[in-house]
Amino acid sequence: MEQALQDKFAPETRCFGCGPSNPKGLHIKSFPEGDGLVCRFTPEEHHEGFPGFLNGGIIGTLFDCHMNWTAAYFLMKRDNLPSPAPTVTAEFSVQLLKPTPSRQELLIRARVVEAQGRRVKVEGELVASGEVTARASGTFVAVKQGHPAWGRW
Ligand SMILES: CCCCC/C=C\C/C=C\C/C=C\C/C=C\CCCC(=O)SCCNC(=O)CCNC(=O)[C@H](O)C(C)(C)COP(=O)(O)OP(=O)(O)OC[C@H]1O[C@@H](n2cnc3c(N)ncnc32)[C@H](O)[C@@H]1OP(=O)(O)O
Repeated sequence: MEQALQDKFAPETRCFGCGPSNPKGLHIKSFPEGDGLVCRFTPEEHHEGFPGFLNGGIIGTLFDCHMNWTAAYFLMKRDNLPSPAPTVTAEFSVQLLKPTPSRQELLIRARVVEAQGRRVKVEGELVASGEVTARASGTFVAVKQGHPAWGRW
């Protein structure tokens, strides 16, 4: 299988949600598919909010990182960059529609819905056994040189 974007472009990073090098992180893996990115994630018991169901903050982190990579990868393609653009989360919101089962593989899909300059809007959905249990949208901004995040991935 093709390498995940995180492993290919940012193997040393320590972001809690997506950094391959964080021993206590979630290690999400994002792959281009169709008009966006997909991520498959199987939670562990310590990610639960109540028995058998996923904690809402963990759901937020899954969306945050996966949508961020969706924006970064979009800008890489659009602007012909050698690697994904260094984007940070400016804002995001999550709708928790139904309890999300935690003892199975989950699918997170995300795609860009609007982009202008350094600012990219992304929407995402979380699917468990074919059912959408949460939706999210967010704005991600590519930072400029001098920003504390610049070069820190
Ligand atoms: C350097 C080489 C790196 C190589 C990288 C290689 C590989 C790595 C690849 C990719 C990495 C990808 C993903 C990484 C994954 C996860 C990272 C973890 C995610 C996080 O955990 S990250 C931490 C939490 N995150 C923050 O810590 C952000 C704090 N914040 C700020 O750092 C600033 O606030 C910032 C930068 C957001 C904006 O500041 P700024 O000065 O750059 O930009 P400015 O204000 O000019 O806005 C420009 C346009 O964004 C719009 N805009 C601004 N803010 C908005 C908001 N809040 N809501 C809606 N729209 C907003 C404006 O309205 C304008 O839009 P318009 O141009 O259309 O008017």
